[in-house]
Amino acid sequence: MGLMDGEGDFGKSNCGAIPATKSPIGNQRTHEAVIFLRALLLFSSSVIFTISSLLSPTRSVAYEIFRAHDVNISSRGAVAIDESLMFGSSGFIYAPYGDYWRFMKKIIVTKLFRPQVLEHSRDVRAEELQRFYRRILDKARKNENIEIGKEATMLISNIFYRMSMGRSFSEENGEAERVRGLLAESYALTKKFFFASVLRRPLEKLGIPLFKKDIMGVSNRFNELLERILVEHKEKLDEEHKNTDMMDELLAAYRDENAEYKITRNHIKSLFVELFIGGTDASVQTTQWTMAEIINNPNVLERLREEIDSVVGKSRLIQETDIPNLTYLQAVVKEGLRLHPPAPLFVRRFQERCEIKGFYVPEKTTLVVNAYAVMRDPDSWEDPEEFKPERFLSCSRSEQEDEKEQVLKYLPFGGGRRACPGVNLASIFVGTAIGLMVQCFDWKISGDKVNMEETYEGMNLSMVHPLKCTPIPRTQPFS
Ligand code: HEM
Repeated sequence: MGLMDGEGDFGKSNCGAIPATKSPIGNQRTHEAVIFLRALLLFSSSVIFTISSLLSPTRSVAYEIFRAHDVNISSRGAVAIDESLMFGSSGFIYAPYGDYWRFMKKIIVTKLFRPQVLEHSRDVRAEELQRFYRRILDKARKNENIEIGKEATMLISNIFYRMSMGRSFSEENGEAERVRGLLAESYALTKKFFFASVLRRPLEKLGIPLFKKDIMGVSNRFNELLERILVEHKEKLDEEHKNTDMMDELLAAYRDENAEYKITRNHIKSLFVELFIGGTDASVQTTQWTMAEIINNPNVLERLREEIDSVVGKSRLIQETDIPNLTYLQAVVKEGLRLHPPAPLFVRRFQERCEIKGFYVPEKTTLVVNAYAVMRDPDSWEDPEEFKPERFLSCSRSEQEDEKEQVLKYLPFGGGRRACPGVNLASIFVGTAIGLMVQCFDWKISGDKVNMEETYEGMNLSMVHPLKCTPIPRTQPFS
């Protein structure tokens, strides 16, 4: 964990968070400091801020911060481009902890992603999984290789679009192409924007704009698409009076005269843009990394296949309702997320000054949690660099291990109030995609091992060499 100053001159070793003995609480410094929950293993060369001091990188720091300071760190404090649907002031992900965030979080948790609610859209996901299977089978028959990330993007974005809008992308009028193009541009901008938000003040001082023109271009195109879909839904709701998809649920909240918070059309559109971009890419990266680990670890592949063959068999395609019975599959996905968290760093801000482990932290201090490092900490994990899904099987975990401690050393979805609300959906996306690829195909790669070189270009941890492999059918084709 490092403490660093966001306003000091680059390269100087001045201090943002100060040992409490030297600078007691009550000191009015408003320096923006950045706390890392571990040394910056991944991108120390990319960050220009000065690291002033390093503390011991134990999970107890994470434990203390999330236990005692969760409300205090429940805002992100990122920069906003007011009128934009991405990173704008109507967004949810960067919304300050307050009335709007609480209202929207309640809708997300109770109306959009609750397991019982997800059951309603199960058929949509089953159909898209079939289409995913057929696309891979087609490539297998032609002996062509596939890029796992691209196939997973197609699967997950199709599902997400149908769940949110109640219909597929329209392939005829070029809508599908436009949406996929928008997604690709958004990922690229998101990467740049993460650093821009951390480096906001120095960049502004240097007069460097924060990609505003590019962001507004993408935002305007999303706006056009979503406005059309909102109108379609409004007309449908007026006729049928029933909520069948995520857009309907949000429109109902928008029209509710007695709602605790009056949301706007921009709130709805911003949420969709954020969920679409954030949820899809993180799930795609996890699918790709986990599949790469499975290919590199034949013993894991064998055990996973035995489990799937015995629970699901070879006469039907795996379904999401099988996942609760596939404990090893769940452990494999968890281990993939531990070693390759798609969001290895997440940002928060201390709203008020406080003291942590004897260090004085001024108000407005930025906190960057390095989940990647926490999840490879040798003090918390045995053989931390090894891919060992068995560690997540309950019989191999110490009975005495405090559940809370377990939670706070495993942070792929963040922690506390601002933790990811998409966990259930992400587990379905990744679990079914991985399960299907293992159940139905053998995988040929060029060379002996998949190259696991990582790149961290902003928000997401991705593969330098995207995983390409050739599928070989191992089951009779399913209709
Ligand atoms: C494997 C897939 C995913 C991973 C690893 C992941 C990880 C994360 C992380 C680390 C955060 C920040 C948490 C924090 O600050 O403590 C986050 C926030 C968030 N995620 Fe996910 N996510 C995934 C998939 C999804 C999906 C599928 C959705 C929804 C479609 C989603 C929606 C969100 C939202 C809305 C937030 C912001 C929460 C807030 O600020 O209150 N995520 N996610």
